[in-house]
Amino acid sequence: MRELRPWLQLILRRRGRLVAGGALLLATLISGIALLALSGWFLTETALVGLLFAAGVQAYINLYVPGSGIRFFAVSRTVSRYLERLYNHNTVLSLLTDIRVALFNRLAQAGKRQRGDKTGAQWLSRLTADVDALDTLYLRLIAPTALAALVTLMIVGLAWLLFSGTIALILLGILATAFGLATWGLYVRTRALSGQLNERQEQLRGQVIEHLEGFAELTAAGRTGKHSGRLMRHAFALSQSQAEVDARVGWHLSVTVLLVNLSAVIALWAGFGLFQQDLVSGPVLVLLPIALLGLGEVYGMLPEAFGKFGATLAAARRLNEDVQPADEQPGFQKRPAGQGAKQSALTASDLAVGHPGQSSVITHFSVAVEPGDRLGVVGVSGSGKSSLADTFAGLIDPVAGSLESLPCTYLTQTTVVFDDTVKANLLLGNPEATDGELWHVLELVELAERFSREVAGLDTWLGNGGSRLSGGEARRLVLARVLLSKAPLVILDEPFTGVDADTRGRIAPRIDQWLDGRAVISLGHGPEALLPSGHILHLN
Ligand SMILES: Nc1ncnc2c1ncn2[C@@H]1O[C@H](COP(=O)(O)OP(=O)(O)OP(=O)(O)O)[C@@H](O)[C@H]1O
Repeated sequence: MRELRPWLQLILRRRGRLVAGGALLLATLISGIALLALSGWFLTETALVGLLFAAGVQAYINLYVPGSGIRFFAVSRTVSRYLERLYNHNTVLSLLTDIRVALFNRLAQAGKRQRGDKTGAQWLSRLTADVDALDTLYLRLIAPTALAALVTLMIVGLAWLLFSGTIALILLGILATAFGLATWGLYVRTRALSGQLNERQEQLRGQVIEHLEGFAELTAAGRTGKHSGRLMRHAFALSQSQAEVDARVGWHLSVTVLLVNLSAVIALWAGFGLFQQDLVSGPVLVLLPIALLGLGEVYGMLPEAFGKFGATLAAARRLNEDVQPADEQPGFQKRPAGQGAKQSALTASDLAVGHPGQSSVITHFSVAVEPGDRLGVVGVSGSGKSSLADTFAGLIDPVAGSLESLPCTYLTQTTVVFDDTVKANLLLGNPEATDGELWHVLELVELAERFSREVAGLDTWLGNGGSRLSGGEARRLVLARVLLSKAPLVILDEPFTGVDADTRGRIAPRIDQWLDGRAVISLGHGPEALLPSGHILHLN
């Protein structure tokens, strides 16, 4: 259960709300049980009085007190149920906010390596299915379990008072067995299977996304049928596991309800014995069994939650492992603060660059880049340019050596355009930029005319991943985004991918002039792919 600790601590920050919500749940449950018990008592009382009347015996019955009690509990049950739903759902949404915010904060601090380790489908799963498993922890699991235990003790106490200690202990034994079967027993029987379900669902979701994204390639290769057949087999296996978990939940639910009903029958049977000895009255005799039947409502909620408890624990474990802040990662070393480089924009000495589990791509790399410098880094495909740029930008940590730099802006090799407007995409580079500045950088990369032709201008929507732009246009747009930043160091990895030679020849000198006074490191396959550079390093 250690995996739940950080999330429970988060949930417990809203202690007041949890207690108030629990009290409302208790009020609803007690109203329901009291309504049943009092109605049973009242019906029996009126039936007995009716029999006495029929036998010609004079009898007395107070219709008003129990009648108003029944009305009171009927109303209090409805009102408290309504308030409980309203309040507890609000609580769950607040908890969801807390969990998401905590998660996003941790994710934002996580290193690039950690984020890059997972596919989009896996992150989607973390942020949806795994978070959902945690946000209902209180309402589905903690509150009903605490409530079931509390109300069981109250009813057993009632049995002690109205009937006898022995009967109370027998009822406690049966109810404790039902409680154990619906909670711990079911958890133990489903934890492994249920723990794997989310993971397998996540895998299947990833495979379906991959299938859809690669549909054109699969069709061209004539592999669509085979590929979708494999997906269907995985989906079938998954639904079988789900059915197995559901079957176990079903069994435990039946036995639990059976035991609760058995306790009601035993209470009735024991009550008859006491009635015959004149130790309890007829109406009191039915009160306890009916209250026990009412307990079935809360016991019925437990198996569903405990059948999924294995999945909840697995979700918490995954979130704990995958979304650790970077400085909690084993082996992570904080990069020296930028202020260390007083004069130089970037200084690297004896740097080794690489990826986990692989030998270093670059070793013994030393360079000093001063403000205003233009450094070019060229190398063949796979020589480590992007790994070096990632290391310069602080996205991955050096394997060895030292690195100090001023704050930088970084154009990665991948062109990332968000499904948003031109303006929103550009403002990521500098949220304070004015419309005039946005048009200016668009002019630098020769996109101003393209968007001034659009009716919406800067508010033109760019589509999923910039699908409404050509490859070269998308590249120039992200270049414009980087140009808006005021950072003293600019790192450009393959700045002109997809841009034709003529356009590149016109925009490169303009960009060079725009970045005057700032240090620029550009990386590419050859000098023509770079910004005009004073000094070029070749990677082998
Ligand atoms: N995330 C990663 N995990 C493991 N290895 C990686 C990772 N990224 C790159 N590599 C490996 O590091 C080496 C250098 O890759 P890198 O992308 O830095 O080269 P590059 O010079 O930028 O290549 P290109 O010009 O083709 O973009 C390659 O052998 C690559 O397989």
